[in-house]
Amino acid sequence: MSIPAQSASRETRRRSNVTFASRLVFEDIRHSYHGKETLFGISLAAEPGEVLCLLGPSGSGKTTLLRIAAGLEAQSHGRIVIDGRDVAGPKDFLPPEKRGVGLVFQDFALFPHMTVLENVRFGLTALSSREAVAEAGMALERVGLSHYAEKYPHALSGGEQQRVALARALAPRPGVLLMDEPFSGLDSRLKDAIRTDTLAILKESRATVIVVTHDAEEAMRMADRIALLRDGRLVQQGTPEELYRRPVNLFAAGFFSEINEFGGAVKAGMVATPLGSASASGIGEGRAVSVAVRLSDVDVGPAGGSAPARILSRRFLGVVEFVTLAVPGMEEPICARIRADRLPAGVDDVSISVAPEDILVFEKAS
Ligand SMILES: Nc1ncnc2c1ncn2[C@@H]1O[C@H](COP(=O)(O)OP(=O)(O)OP(=O)(O)O)[C@@H](O)[C@H]1O
Repeated sequence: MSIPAQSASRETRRRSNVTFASRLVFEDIRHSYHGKETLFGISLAAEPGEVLCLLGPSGSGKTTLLRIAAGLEAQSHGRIVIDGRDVAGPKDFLPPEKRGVGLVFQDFALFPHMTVLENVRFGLTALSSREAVAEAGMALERVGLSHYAEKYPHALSGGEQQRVALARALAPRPGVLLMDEPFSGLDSRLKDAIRTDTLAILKESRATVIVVTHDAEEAMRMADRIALLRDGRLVQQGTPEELYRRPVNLFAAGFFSEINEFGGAVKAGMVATPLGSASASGIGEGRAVSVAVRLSDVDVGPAGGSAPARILSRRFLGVVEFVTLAVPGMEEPICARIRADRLPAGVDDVSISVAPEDILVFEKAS
């Protein structure tokens, strides 16, 4: 796929001026809307220069947490600390413009009656008019859009508007950039290229970045660290690989990939399943457990696996094939995503196997 405008921007944009990255700490943040609790004590830090993704399903509290960091919403308990200074706490509340944070919203929030350059210089109120224009011009160069300075937002594509919003947020050189679902309004074909460009600009600017997304793959692509939220609580934080490989519970496992899910019980420190046995270390003898196996971790072949299975359905999806299988001893069918050329046409009886480390065992919530 060729995306001339985006790819060209990588060559033509100017390297950014360096921002001094800040450390932003959420300390035991609680919050409620009209008496309904939305955040239940979130403690989390964005380290200088890192991209931290707040990830979670709709309604998990990501946007609220971001708005509290920005100063657009006040918490009912806890503190927001930027570089060791309380910007929101029991005694302090700094307005957004005093926090040294930049904001990029889902809808970009550009002013339609202002030119691109005017939009970008909007937040540069501390500078003289000449300096502000020069600084805004540099920010536009950074995102490769100098040639659009005199145009109005409606004349730009979604991706270009997103870059103007990014230039506007970066122009005052914030220590922390807060982005709320910044790619969700974009055409899905352009999203990848725009995301890659944006990440390059963010890394060059060296600001600390907190990005809200509900898309696990987007978080994996962008984040140095991910904080996974559910129903106003922090479920897990860590690098994308840590969250993918060592999910703390069934929810975390299922959020990053499609899983087969079934029950089991611990016997002599192990859980025996029709797909193989797995360690249940740390879980008490006889306890009921939830078992998860990723669809991509089920190997299906004509023979040579560890359990027999019968194919119930096959769907060709291009590179991969989606297969459902009946496995003796299992009440529900098992699903698998396998390489499309793995199984011969017309085969019914197959053999499946799963590596012991890919059988994920979780204690059932009491
Ligand atoms: N202005 C508001 N008034 C009342 N309740 C609200 C308001 N904004 C959000 N909520 C509620 O607070 C909870 C958290 O919402 P929030 O928007 O922070 O979640 P989110 O994870 O960002 O979700 P989404 O991805 O859908 O934006 C939800 O239950 C939501 O319905």
